[in-house]
Amino acid sequence: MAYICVAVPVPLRQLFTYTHHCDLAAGVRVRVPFGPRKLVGIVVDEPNKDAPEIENADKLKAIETVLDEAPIIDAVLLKMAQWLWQYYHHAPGEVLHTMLPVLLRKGETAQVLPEERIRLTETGERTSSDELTRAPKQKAFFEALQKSSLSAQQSRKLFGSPAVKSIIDKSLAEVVDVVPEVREQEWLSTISIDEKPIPDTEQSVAIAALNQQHGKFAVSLLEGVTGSGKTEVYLQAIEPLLQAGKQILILVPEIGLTPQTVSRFEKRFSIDVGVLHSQLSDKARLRVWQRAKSGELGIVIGTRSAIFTPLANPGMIIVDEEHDESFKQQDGLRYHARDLAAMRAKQHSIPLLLGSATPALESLNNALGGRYAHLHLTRRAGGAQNTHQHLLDARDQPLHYGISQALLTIMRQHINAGNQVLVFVNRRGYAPALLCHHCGETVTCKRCDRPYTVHKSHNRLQCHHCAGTRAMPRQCEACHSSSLVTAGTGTEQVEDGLASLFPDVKQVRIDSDTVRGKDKLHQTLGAINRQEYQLLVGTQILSKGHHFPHVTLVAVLDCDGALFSADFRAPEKLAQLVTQLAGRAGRASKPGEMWLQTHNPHHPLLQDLVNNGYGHFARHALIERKAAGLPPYISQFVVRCEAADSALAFAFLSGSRNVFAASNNDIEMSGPFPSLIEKRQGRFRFMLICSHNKRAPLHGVLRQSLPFLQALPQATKVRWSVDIDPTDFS
Ligand SMILES: Nc1ncnc2c1ncn2[C@@H]1O[C@H](COP(=O)(O)OP(=O)(O)OP(=O)(O)O)[C@@H](O)[C@H]1O
Ligand SMILES: [Zn+2]
Repeated sequence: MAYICVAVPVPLRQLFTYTHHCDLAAGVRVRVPFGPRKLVGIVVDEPNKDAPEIENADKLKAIETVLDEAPIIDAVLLKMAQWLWQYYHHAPGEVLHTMLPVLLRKGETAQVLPEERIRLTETGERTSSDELTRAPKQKAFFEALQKSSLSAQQSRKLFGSPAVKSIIDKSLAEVVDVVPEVREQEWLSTISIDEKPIPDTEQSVAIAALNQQHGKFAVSLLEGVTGSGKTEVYLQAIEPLLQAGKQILILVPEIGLTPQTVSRFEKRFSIDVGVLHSQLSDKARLRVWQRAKSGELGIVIGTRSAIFTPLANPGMIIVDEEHDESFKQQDGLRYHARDLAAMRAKQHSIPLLLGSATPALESLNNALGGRYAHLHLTRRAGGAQNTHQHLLDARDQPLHYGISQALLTIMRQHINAGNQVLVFVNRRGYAPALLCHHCGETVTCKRCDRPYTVHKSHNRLQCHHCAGTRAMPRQCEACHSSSLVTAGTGTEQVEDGLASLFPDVKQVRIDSDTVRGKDKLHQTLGAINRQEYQLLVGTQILSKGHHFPHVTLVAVLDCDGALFSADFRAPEKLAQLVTQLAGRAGRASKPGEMWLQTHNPHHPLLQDLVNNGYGHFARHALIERKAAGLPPYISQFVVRCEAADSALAFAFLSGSRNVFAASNNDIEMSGPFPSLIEKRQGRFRFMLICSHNKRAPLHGVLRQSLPFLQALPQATKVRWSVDIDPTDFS
């Protein structure tokens, strides 16, 4: 009889012991009884500290089924799982489940299943393609089959369903179920290097530095201004690795994963690229996971959770736009994919490359402190010039739909010159509030205590915190006056306004209301680059990594709110946003400019950004963070708590504070205080921030205290969670 340690997917910070007639390898899935349920757990090596004494062995339950013959999680990923549950103080079973594709979590087989392939029949073998000259599509398909069988799905995609059906109906070919062969390093048979630009001096230096790092753990920060050719550096740096049969894992932000990004890698190397994003079907996700694991894919590109993709022959990990907030998971297991990438690269002894025009202060600090290699691209590639940035004083200016006359004039000049203008608005919808002109009362969402956003296209109000909607009221609920007016400007209103101000100009609005789904965004981006529109109005979506060769003016309407935020990261986020927005202009041969309209033209942050650029701002911001004792110079965690009864949530965090203080009175604590969004969906939200200048004691306190937090009288009546290295205080 063997005692097997299993991570079971339940929200408990412990492992469980089961019995089995023989020992099992770590990384194998097992189905186990857990209370009245049967759950899919994963065998781990960790000696089970919470295991009952072996005298109680007769009380242990037995493993019901072993689901895998061989481990489906390799040693490096298991080690990463262990690090995750220790570092983030999270339940081990949930950590391992987060790391697996959904189908494997559910206990489906990890084996590659047969897929439909089309091959020639005996008749087909004896037939000449000349007989099909009158049907060119069928002929092409038939000739392809003469070379080798093809997957049914791919055949339909390449030659069209009618042609495929005709060939099958003529009994020239048949559909058979075949288990695809595993061909490790399959890409080596097709790889060829497409035409590529000659790297400039700075790019060459970066590529040469990266070439020195093969087979070693090293982290590099590639700090390159927008349009400086960072992607070109990635392409040339991974070339020798791919040719040596090594796999490359590339993480990109949610919105950055467009077909353009993927095709740039496919086109350069003529190889199949594995793509992982949130909208993929479970089946497709599992297939990429399998192909990466067996070493069939040379390149895998994905969003945050792609960091868990198994790799047979890893060569390098790249995190593009490494500052992007989407790399931090904001619920459940709140991991940061950039930190995990470093941890994973170290385990594999491979290099990690972080790239951004606006590096996160954490990364920049590591680079400046010599822990990361620091690579620079200071000029735009291919002769494009840097964007000129200007502030536009909006004080006392009459505003038309939120836009000053001066800005309208500049916009007209760019449009008349045959160029495109990008207008950034920080809110979607028509207006961020509806208020009573008579008594001043605002129409608010009762569940969140926040003003509703007016959405004119649906003629409804929507709460942007809980997504709740309601009909547009006819009169004020407080005074019954019928004169309700909108306050502030959102994308919808700017779009309306520009349509009347520039009636001759074609415009497109891009926000999460107009581009749902990756395909719609892709189509719109394509139409923009074909110059079907001259005016682009949109939110943050427009700032992320897109290449707009015809945009020469970026107009930023209003970001003054962020200048006075209580969040210490707000200036960093604003500086990144503004710099990335500016980076969309003048990316090709035509010079570009950005105008930022503000009521605070003398604000030091805006002045610094516009005059000295992000690099200067960021180095200065680091000095301020150090002086103020803020991350990255100290470590933090936050305990969040929410409840319908605010006193209960507050009491839980006060109790937590006492527990921490009793454990170590060196820990600095602030709170409990209300979160930036105090109420959401009818629940009051509070937090307690804990800091220390050293990570180890801080984590030690948390480890010791968690059982006591769980035992607090309110613990089961509130929702609470711990966030390590928090980045978002909303
Ligand atoms: N050495 C080079 N010579 C000529 N053109 C280049 C060179 N390097 C890059 N380019 C071109 O310059 C443009 C910008 O390059 P790239 O997309 O790699 O920049 P980036 O730094 O990744 O951009 P961003 O971060 O702003 O999205 C592309 O069209 C690219 O093909
Ligand atoms: Zn709401």
